[in-house]
Amino acid sequence: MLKQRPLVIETLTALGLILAPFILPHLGFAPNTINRILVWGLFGIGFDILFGFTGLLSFGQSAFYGTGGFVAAYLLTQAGFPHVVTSLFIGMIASAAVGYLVGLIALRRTGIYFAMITVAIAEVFFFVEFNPLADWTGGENGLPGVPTPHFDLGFADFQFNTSWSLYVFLAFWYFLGIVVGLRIVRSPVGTILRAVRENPMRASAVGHNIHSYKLTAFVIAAAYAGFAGGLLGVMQAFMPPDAFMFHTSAELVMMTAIGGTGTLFGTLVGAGVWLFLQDFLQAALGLGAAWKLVLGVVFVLLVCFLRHGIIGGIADLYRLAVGKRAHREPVAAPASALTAEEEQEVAEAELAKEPDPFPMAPVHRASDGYSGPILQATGLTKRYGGLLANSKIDFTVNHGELRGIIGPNGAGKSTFFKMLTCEVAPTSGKIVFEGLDITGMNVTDVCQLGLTKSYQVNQLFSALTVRENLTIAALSELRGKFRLDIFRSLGNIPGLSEQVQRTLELVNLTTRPDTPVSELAYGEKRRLEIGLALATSPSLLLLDEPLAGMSPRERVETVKLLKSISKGRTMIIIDHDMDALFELAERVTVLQEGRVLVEGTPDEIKNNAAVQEAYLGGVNGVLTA
Ligand SMILES: Nc1ncnc2c1ncn2[C@@H]1O[C@H](COP(=O)(O)OP(=O)(O)OP(=O)(O)O)[C@@H](O)[C@H]1O
Repeated sequence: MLKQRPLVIETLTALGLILAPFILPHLGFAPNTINRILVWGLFGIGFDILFGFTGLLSFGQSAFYGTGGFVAAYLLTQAGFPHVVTSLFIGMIASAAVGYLVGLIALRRTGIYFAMITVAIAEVFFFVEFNPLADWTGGENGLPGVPTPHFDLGFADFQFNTSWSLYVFLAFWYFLGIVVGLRIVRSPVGTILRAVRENPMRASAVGHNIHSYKLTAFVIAAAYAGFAGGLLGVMQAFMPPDAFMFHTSAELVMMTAIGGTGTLFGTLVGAGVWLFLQDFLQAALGLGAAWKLVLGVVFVLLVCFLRHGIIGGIADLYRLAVGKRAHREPVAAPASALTAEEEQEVAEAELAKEPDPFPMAPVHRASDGYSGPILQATGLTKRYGGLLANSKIDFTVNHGELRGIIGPNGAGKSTFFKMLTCEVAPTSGKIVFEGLDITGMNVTDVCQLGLTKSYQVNQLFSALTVRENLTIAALSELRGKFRLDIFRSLGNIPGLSEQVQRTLELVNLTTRPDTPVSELAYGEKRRLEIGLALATSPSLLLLDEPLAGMSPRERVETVKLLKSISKGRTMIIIDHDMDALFELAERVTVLQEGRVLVEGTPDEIKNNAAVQEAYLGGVNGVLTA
């Protein structure tokens, strides 16, 4: 993960680029090889934003590399356009535009289908370049005669026509590419791209339009590819047709995998290894065509033994060396001879002795004084084939209310929540939230309106820290569902750090902000799950089994936490822990077999004969009074 350390990485990159021509030739790198590495490196910055940061594996980047390269080369060789740099930018814009159109199609699918569409589209581009457009692109001959850049400043004419002068030209663009890339991945957009990679479903559920963000990453990658393609023609004084070929895309993927994803530098490092080995195996060892075989074996070994690539391997070694590796072995809980009820009592007694981290809210608020309904569902029905999961549910919740929902397993509680948050569309019925008919809307828009939920099974951004998780959720409230602020720093978003801090306090995770989610205890993960929903500042918060899977002590703590966060909020809680729910909620709705069985105060529900019957006949045990 790139930390927010402005200018450290940029300075090191500049130093590396300055020193490279003095060091690399002594290691056996030819000047032309170093230049090719830079072009691949620039190509790879955009690809890493797409693959490493957003999790979208494209095998079609050659389409954009070729488009940018051939547009620039055509302008410079056929159209008589004299300005090299302007041509490079025109090629880049053409690639970005093509990337936008291709992205609209390819991003309709995910995973392997997305990857396959990109392969198919790249093949179409290759065919078009070789056949219908051969008069413009030179077909299999490519476009020779691409001029080298020169800048006449009046007092001096800078020519970039030797290998090392071209190195200066390419290094300048690579450096600029890294500076821009770092700005992008450190921006709110970069943060949301990581959220899309980690858990696209939750990213959209906390209010981000993930399709637009994926398209943004796709266009950025195409733009980088287009500019790098133009540089390839300039570097070689010839635009080769193989820029459009599938093996270009495949090499890009392999180089990035070798170097390491999610760092922006992976392709540069991977290209260094790849091209060095290629030269070494072919020329020094005289392997001829067999070099590909050896390189293939090296690739497999590197990917198998360095799962995060060379950069990831070096980072792991560094952490080991400085002893920062955060190995937190899970501490086994001592075996207990107590029953669950006894454990709960002990936990309650222990907690009563401790200072209360959550100022207590009144357990039951008066149900009068509400300012009308915040949510009304009428006739809500969900049918899965022959199964009626929810049937004609009428349900109203008022502003400021804390409603509980109980029901035996399979009663349709989660399905009901999914319909309320528009995760699944009802078969029939209507949902009105804050006076607006939201039936048929999507989960992102509904979250933006102020209605969201925490999930029964944790839906977190596992590779990210607690703070990053909450930042992702808070960004949706502060920036809306989509904003193209790719050069804005996270620190420049008013209210963001305060909102994250507030949420950390609400869910009692202030001591763990920089801990990766994967290292949290289960109870902490459950609290973060609630925190993700809270950080979007919902006006109606739904909690689906917030106490599920918790130890007795964690349950007691979480009930206190729920009381605390319910202050000034409207909440609906589903849970099987009826003692907790009766303590928390002022009204309870009981679902059975997809229908509302009864609704009332906790006391009314406890004493209701139909509810007793439903539970005594079910698997959930006896209702406690
Ligand atoms: N996507 C789906 N496709 C088909 N059937 C489904 C689907 N989701 C839920 N169901 C069915 O709908 C019924 C209600 O499920 P739901 O998860 O809403 O119940 P629940 O009350 O939340 O149960 P639990 O307390 O066990 O979580 C169940 O019979 C379930 O198998």
